[in-house]
Amino acid sequence: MEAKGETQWSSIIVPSVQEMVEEKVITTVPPRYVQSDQDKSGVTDDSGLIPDIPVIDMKRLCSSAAKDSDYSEVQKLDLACKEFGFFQLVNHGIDPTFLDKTKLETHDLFSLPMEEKKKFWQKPDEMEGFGQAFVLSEDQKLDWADIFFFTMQPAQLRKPHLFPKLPLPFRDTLEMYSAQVKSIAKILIAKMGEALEIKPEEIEERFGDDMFQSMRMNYYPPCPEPNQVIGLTPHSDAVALTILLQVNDVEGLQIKKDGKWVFVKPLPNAFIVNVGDVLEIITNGIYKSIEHRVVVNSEKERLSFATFHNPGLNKEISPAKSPVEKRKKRAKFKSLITKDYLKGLFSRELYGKAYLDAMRI
Ligand SMILES: O=C(O)CCC(=O)C(=O)O
Ligand SMILES: [Fe+2]
Repeated sequence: MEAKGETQWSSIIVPSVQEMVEEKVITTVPPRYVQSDQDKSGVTDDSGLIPDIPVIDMKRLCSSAAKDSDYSEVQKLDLACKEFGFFQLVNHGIDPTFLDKTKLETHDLFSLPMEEKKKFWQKPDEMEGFGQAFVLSEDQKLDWADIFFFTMQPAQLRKPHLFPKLPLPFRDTLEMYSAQVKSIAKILIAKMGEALEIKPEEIEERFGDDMFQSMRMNYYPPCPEPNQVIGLTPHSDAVALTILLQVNDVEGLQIKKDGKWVFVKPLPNAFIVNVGDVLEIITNGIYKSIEHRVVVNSEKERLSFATFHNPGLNKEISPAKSPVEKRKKRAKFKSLITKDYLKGLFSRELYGKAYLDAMRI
């Protein structure tokens, strides 16, 4: 059993945006949410200006190898991680009916009456539950969203008042979803390792059974002045690998590609997968995490569900030996134990790739 307090991160408690919007008709955005300094425009990847976001076929990936002579799915994955840090995953094997159930029940969670949701609200000095993350001061600008964030794996790190108290059948759904997504993450990371000739032991050492998995459900209410706010601040994910499910079909996610904000158009039943800062560190910068953000609209709510994967809390986050030694390169990033890395992460505001930059040597 891990020592208590290893996941005791915190974020200042803020009002629920969903409640604010549902309680009364608001026509202007309260000052704390005004972030009009950022350009909210975005292009679509079929605009011709930007190459299409890569699509990886999981079935093909599992039966292909890095050394295949033709352009194999592993090589395609490798290129996607080097050039985009971001791809859509199809044929991943999760039953679409089960995915629909997961989406529906995620929506139901945010539709619970406020008295019910309060039981799952963040408490002082904690970050898990409903609320916001990365809020460190009372005058900090806030995102136009509510989140539900919690630790899922290893199971002994779950907060007793959160996951175990969620309504059934959602709890069972999440348990199954967690296991399936974790096994996809493991396969993807193993295939990335194969492409980069990282020894399988080095991958297994970091992403073994103690792999740390957390979940973040995002609810972005409609906003009367969408250009004044941001749904989710530009950031890269400070984890190894994120598997993202778009819960409803409302557009809003944008990635930064060649200096432009590009809308992601999810394929039906696909996952959106992105390389996080921790994989950028482990690959010594060969794979890149990508900045992304969420814009909101005035018409319709938007929901998404991100599952984050990281090495075990007591494992080291550091450049793997193979990419450093084989390529005769120096390590470009510091080494840090995962729990210390996460403690550092949650003690700062979210700001682009600033935390990864702080890890550079
Ligand atoms: O809402 C989305 O599509 C993106 C969510 C996201 O980037 C995150 O939770 O880190
Ligand atoms: Fe993200």
